[in-house]
Amino acid sequence: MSSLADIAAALPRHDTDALSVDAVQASLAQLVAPLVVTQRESVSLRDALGRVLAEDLISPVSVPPHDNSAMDGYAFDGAILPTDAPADHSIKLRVVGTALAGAAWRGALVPGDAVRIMTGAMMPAGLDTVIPQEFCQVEGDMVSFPDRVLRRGDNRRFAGEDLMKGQPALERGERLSPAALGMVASLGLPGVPVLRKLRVAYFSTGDEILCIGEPPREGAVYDSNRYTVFGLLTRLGCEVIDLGLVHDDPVTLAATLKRAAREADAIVTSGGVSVGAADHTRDVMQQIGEMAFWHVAMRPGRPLAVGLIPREGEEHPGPAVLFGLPGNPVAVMVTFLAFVRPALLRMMGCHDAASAPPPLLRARSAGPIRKKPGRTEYQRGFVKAVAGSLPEVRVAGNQGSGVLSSMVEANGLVVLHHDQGHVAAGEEVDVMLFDGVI
Ligand SMILES: Nc1nc2c(c(=O)[nH]1)N[C@H]1C(S)=C(S)[C@@H](COP(=O)(O)OP(=O)(O)OC[C@H]3O[C@@H](n4cnc5c(N)ncnc54)[C@H](O)[C@@H]3O)O[C@H]1N2
Ligand code: MOO
Repeated sequence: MSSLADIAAALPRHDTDALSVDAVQASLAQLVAPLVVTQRESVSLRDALGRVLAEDLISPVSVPPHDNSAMDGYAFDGAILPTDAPADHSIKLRVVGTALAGAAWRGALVPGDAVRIMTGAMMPAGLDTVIPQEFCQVEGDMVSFPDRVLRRGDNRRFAGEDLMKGQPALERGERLSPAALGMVASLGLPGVPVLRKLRVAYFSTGDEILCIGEPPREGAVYDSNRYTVFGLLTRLGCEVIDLGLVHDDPVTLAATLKRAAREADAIVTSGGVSVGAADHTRDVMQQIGEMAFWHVAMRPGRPLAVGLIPREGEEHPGPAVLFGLPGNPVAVMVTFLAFVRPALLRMMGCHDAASAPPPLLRARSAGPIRKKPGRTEYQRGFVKAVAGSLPEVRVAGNQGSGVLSSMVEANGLVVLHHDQGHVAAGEEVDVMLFDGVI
């Protein structure tokens, strides 16, 4: 006798009318264009985190500005070291001075001299090698060390080895990370030119949705999506415009979408994109704008609808992009990660590498996972490191697309690709880690 799962698996695939995730990602890259490349401002470094660089940054100086020591030790002329196999001899040099970081040491040197040197101190002229002090024996003004522990040029950092004066340090379209802020600071620059923030309006829809502060009501749930979307957009560095909650009424919905298109470059809504009697988002999108696509072969997130809403006013070069996300809270997050995030990064002016979907890691699945070929499935999971092996991922218990608790618990999504079938315990899978992404 067949199990219920077997009967369900034998049913005709209901996703034949849906686009694949890959197709949607490709068509979104066509649909959205960098909107704000000509609108720039200058911001101080502390305000530049997460902003998008408006032009290539050329190094006005070399970093480091001078050859310097990578270790505390003794600088000497490495020409005295054996060029082929070290003979395990002891090298003995006279210490004739001390080079501290922050000032040049300019004493006179003769062959056989060494200079005590600190990390970051300029290399004295004519010296090219540093022996770390832990290898040395010091007696009076003499230092000795075995010749086998280093080669000529060791522990010397070259001027410009990080950044060379006149060379591009950062590319236009770079989203400024903490490392990039440090790099700009290392050039002595107090600020950077960045593109203006992308403005994104968002609202929730649904008569059953309650705003925080309203008393509980039978059949109603509190609006969680607006807070998740706020968090996702804010992390991305967008200027967010909260348009609240819109009830299931096409007239109010149309008015709110028009207002959103006047005020923002992109619009993110949740709910009302499925086939229910009160699902108006797609109809209204088609009335006042155009729908690019609806239905993606994915789970969760299948009813995602994307379209364009015309914008009034001369300052607006094109229509606003409307991302009509499904109402289920996890479907909101998954569709945001898979499609909205890369599209918004592109609109923000990020270069291709910075607007690509998050990279996938390989991990070993701790248990079996059921998966239907013909759609991409995203399962919440917890990835942990395993010594000497691939990381392991364990999928979270309740994968319902309304269940946020397992999303909170998860540190990544297992991505089960379009053509993939069931996964056996121990099999390798792709995982998208949340760290730094959401
Ligand atoms: N007959 C079918 N029914 C459904 C289908 C289908 O293909 N055929 N698709 C299902 C899938 S998949 C999803 S996802 C949902 C999406 O529907 P909607 O986008 O129309 O969303 P709603 O019906 O408005 O809400 C769905 C669900 O999410 C809750 N919700 C909505 N907004 C919020 C919010 N702001 N905060 C918290 N929770 C929210 C809502 O109460 C519903 O429970 O449709 C399936 N149905
Ligand atoms: O796939 Mo729907 O997107 O949440 O269940």
